[in-house]
Amino acid sequence: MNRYMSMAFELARMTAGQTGKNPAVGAVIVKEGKVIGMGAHLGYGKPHAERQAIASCSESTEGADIYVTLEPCSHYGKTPPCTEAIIEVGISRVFYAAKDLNPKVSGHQVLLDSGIHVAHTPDAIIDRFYAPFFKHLVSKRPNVTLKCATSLDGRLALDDGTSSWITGEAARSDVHNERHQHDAILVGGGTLLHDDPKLTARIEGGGDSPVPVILLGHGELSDDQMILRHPKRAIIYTTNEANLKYSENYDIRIGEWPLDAILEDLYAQGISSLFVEGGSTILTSFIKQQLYDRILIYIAPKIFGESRHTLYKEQFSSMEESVHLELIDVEKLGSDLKLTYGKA
Ligand SMILES: NC(=O)C1=CN([C@@H]2O[C@H](COP(=O)(O)OP(=O)(O)OC[C@H]3O[C@@H](n4cnc5c(N)ncnc54)[C@H](OP(=O)(O)O)[C@@H]3O)[C@@H](O)[C@H]2O)C=CC1
Ligand SMILES: Nc1c(N[C@@H]2O[C@H](COP(=O)(O)O)[C@@H](O)[C@H]2O)[nH]c(=O)[nH]c1=O
Ligand SMILES: [Zn+2]
Repeated sequence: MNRYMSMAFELARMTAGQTGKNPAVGAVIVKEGKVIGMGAHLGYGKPHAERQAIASCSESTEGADIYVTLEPCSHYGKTPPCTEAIIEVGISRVFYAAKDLNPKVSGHQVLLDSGIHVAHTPDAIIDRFYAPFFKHLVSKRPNVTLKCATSLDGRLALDDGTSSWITGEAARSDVHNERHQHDAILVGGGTLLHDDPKLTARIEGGGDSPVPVILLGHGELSDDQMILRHPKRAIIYTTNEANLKYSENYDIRIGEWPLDAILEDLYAQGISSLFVEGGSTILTSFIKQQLYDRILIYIAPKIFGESRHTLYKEQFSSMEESVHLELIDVEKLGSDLKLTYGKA
């Protein structure tokens, strides 16, 4: 990898996890062999890496080169297009590593059309870094993260359903950061009726709450549930027609919906990442049907003893049949552990 691209990638790596639903991107501006500016996308809704790098420049960018880890955007989203900024400040060459697989307008083409030299310089490590971000384009369903908080003996609640709180503050604030990074959050009817969760992303400086999705089954909605106050309109899959009286408040989907059809339906509504927060009946369904990409387990140093609330409620008759995962990361959050798994 070119050393300027390597520097841009370091900026992207250092900001991974803080950009919400956006990809982490780094950019470096070079003129006559000297780095004159650098920048990264520091948070959801904030300026993109290219604009940060341009703003940081110590001298004129006329005739400079820019190295960016991802193809510059050329559409109006939460911020104006980076291609416009690059053209305006007279940068003459653009090198980018990963292709934007879902561009509304090709940034590469827009830059070329304005007479700028553009080079796509792919790199396997950078492609791997962005792979989860683009995975849904191939699978045609949202990227699914299953999450649960458990005791040391793997229980999601006491047998009577009590589960607040299992994990400590640091782990719970990490969960809010994860929620902020997903388009939608899903829980089952058991959880809605027992916990009455808020399902918002409560992080310092705001947080973009994911769309709540409830697999309600036969359960009934009521006027006093917290999701009624959620900033986004919830989507409710239910077999109970009595819930239609809440059609003004929620998108109510009546009928028997298999999980894969639900994922397809959510994807069609523009949801490309889904955070599944339980309970154990729901998590069991997702695991059994292999409809997940990542599993996050937050383990608290508590022992709950006998309880039916486990991560997976069914039995296996052999070791081979059991679910095998790959451990991707281990993190200590206060007195709790965060374990990140992928499929083996
Ligand atoms: N520690 C943790 O991380 C968490 C703990 N919890 C705890 O878990 C408990 C609730 O869990 P649980 O009782 O298992 O309920 P769930 O929240 O898992 O909801 C299960 C219900 O969802 C409905 N449902 C609809 N579609 C599906 C589907 N495809 N697969 C499975 N269920 C579907 C069913 O309703 P029907 O039977 O009517 O058809 C089912 O009974 C609470 O005590 C809560 O506190 C909850 C979340 C996280
Ligand atoms: N008890 C428990 C969790 N429980 C999850 O959080 C939901 C409550 O969300 P909210 O109302 O938005 O705060 C609850 O319904 C369940 O899905 N999560 C954790 O990280 N640690 C915990 O100890
Ligand atoms: Zn941009």
